[in-house]
Amino acid sequence: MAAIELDGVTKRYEDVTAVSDLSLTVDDGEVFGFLGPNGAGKSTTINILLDFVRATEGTVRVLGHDAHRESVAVRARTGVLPEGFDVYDRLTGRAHVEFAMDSKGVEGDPDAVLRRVGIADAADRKAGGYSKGMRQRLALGMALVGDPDLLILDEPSSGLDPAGAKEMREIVLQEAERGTTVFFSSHVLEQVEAVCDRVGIMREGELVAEDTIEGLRDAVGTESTLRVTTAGDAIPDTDALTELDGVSSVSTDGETLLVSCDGDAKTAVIGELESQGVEVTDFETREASLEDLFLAYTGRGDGTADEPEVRA
Ligand SMILES: Nc1ncnc2c1ncn2[C@@H]1O[C@H](COP(=O)(O)OP(=O)(O)OP(=O)(O)O)[C@@H](O)[C@H]1O
Repeated sequence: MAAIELDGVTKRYEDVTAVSDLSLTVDDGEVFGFLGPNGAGKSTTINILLDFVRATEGTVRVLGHDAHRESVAVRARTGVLPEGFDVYDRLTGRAHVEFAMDSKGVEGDPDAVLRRVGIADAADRKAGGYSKGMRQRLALGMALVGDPDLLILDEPSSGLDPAGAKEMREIVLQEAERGTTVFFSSHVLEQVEAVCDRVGIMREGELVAEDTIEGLRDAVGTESTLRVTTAGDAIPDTDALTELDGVSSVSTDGETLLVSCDGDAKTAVIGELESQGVEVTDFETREASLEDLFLAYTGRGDGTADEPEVRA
């Protein structure tokens, strides 16, 4: 069974289409990273899953239930860490977890939950005095109450220091071991890279990529960009360069040549230019990374990468 099934989901506000024709399936037990820059439509999608926002068009099923008509059944089996979670200043950490247990109608040891998220020492302190990271841990603890089948985490690492972000990833992995489906959003690829089976990348309301991290890596491949600065009158024969083994494309920009090629084709490229009598004054290479790919998809690259320059 799929834990989440979105089919042709669109959410329009008066003058903004927050989500546009989104179809996405997350399998049971999968850890799915939902990525995209600010305003891409991640929170809107999450709110649609939880029926806090109603889709303008499309169908949404969560844990086998219709997200709108059977939202109570969905929420009973779902743990949520909402974006911008606010604590009740005057309640202790333990009281927060007790509150979450009451609302879910489950029994349990609040201190065990607080231990799990690393704030057991602060159980008796008022949450108003908690740091941002402690609040985030508390929110995660509340989401874990009742051993949900689906965990929805909206930007779970925000406010966490590196150690906290690592613990968050460990908890996600432990939950996944238990068979929980985890759907979490982030605008930082590296936070989801370590834990996700698959990622979806949103941009301006549309899903622009959906793949495994492996698949994304394959799309990046071992390609790198070789930037060569030339001088003198000899005009490089770009066709001859393109024919070299491992070279996939060559473009020129004034005296600069941009060559996309395998890492090991660089020497051949420089050699070919020299044999053409082209003077090479400088060259540098840049390895493509997953982050480059993410930036290419989300259009936050160097300003020229509107569309990914990869064969996904
Ligand atoms: N209630 C609303 N009324 C009007 N426009 C809205 C509303 N909620 C969201 N939007 C718009 O929909 C778009 C998507 O917003 P959304 O909050 O889903 O993005 P996001 O990917 O979660 O961003 P962030 O990373 O900043 O949280 C934005 O342009 C936002 O301004």
